[in-house]
Amino acid sequence: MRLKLLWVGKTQESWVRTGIEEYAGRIRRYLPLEILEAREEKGAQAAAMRERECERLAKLIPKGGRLVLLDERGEAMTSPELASFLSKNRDQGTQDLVFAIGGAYGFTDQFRSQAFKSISLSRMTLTHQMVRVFLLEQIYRGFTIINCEPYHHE
Ligand SMILES: C[S@@+](CC[C@H](N)C(=O)[O-])C[C@H]1O[C@@H](n2cnc3c(N)ncnc32)[C@H](O)[C@@H]1O
Repeated sequence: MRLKLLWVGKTQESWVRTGIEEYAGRIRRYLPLEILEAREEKGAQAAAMRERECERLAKLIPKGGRLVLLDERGEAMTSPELASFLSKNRDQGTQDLVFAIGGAYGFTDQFRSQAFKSISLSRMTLTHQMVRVFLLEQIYRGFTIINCEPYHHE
């Protein structure tokens, strides 16, 4: 299985980039991980920005990729539940597990309808930049749980 993380726009803050590099490096000990950035839309109405950004995200999904959205209205999961989702996908032979984080205005309904699953990290709205680090840390935590490594404590 390969992991792909899709998001909108460059990572602005250096301290967020440091977190991304740290956890992406840790995840790559377990499986290939690719991070793909869709161009951020600027200067349009919110609905048009959302629409264009989602079109760009959709183009980055590999054929047959299983799309998982990060969405505050998604399913709340524990870290062991995320670990189990990752291991099930690996064992079922999912080739590309694709996590997508929306831009500042989120996802269109059309893009949402393509998703296999939507995951919420919290009921609060988080910045689309910081979600990158939180998601990567949870995926890393998931692999330490799968491999019974001493990182996650119940
Ligand atoms: C600023 S939020 C977008 C808010 C937008 N109003 C909406 O309703 O989706 C930008 C992106 O960050 C991610 N995000 C923000 N908070 C989240 C949360 N609590 N759980 C999961 N993803 C979240 C989602 O991918 C979202 O599309």
